[in-house]
Amino acid sequence: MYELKDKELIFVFTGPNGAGRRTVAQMSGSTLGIKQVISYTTRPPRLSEVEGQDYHFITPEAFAAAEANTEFIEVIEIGGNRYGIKDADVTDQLVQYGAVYLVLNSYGTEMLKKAYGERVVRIFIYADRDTVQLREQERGDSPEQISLYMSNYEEEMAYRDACEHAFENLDLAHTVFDLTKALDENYLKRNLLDLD
Ligand SMILES: Nc1nc2c(ncn2[C@@H]2O[C@H](COP(=O)(O)OP(=O)(O)O)[C@@H](O)[C@H]2O)c(=O)[nH]1
Ligand SMILES: Nc1ncnc2c1ncn2[C@@H]1O[C@H](COP(=O)(O)OP(=O)(O)O)[C@@H](O)[C@H]1O
Repeated sequence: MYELKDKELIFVFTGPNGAGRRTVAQMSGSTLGIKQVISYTTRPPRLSEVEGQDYHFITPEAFAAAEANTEFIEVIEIGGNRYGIKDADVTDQLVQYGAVYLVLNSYGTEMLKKAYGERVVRIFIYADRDTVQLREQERGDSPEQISLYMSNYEEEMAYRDACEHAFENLDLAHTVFDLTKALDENYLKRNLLDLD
């Protein structure tokens, strides 16, 4: 396995689906200049999603071929769709950028933690059930998707105590400010937030 260097950090955003993980990760990531490692999935893109930006959207056949070639650190099936992160993507981007982030469910986060140990910083983003459900509706998720996500809510919430940081995402601007500050002060030390 690739040996991580001192400054190389992997931030993993986890928590219940609909809590705002992707939104806050993208906002803080762009302020701090850290890049996302994009997952591969067999699920079809939503209308607003772009190949290579949200996910790499690949066919079940291409996914199976990469899996047989042991390219994935971990693979998970959710609602009949498969998801995975490629080891080479993580290591290549770490070498190139020094710090990266991912958005994963608790299973993927745990797998990454096992693979990369102390360089993995787990950031738990959460909101209460009703808020999460409302955001999923507003995001345009189908009733079937929402019921699948909500059936995983308690299990995902139970991962909170294992994480290095936790942020309740109610007011978006506040969450992003607190998160960016915590990552900068504790890890990146770029002193970006000397502003009010
Ligand atoms: N374990 C694992 N989970 C992933 C991966 N990529 C995405 N996920 C998570 O899988 C869950 C299902 O995602 P999906 O239903 O497509 O909703 P999305 O989060 O809005 O894209 C979400 O909680 C994702 O964060 C991955 O490569 N591995
Ligand atoms: N603090 C917030 N207040 C209101 N809406 C939010 C907030 N954070 C995220 N959202 C919205 O909620 C929805 C779910 O956020 P998203 O980042 O897709 O969640 P996740 O990645 O956890 O599934 C999106 O439509 C997003 O724009």
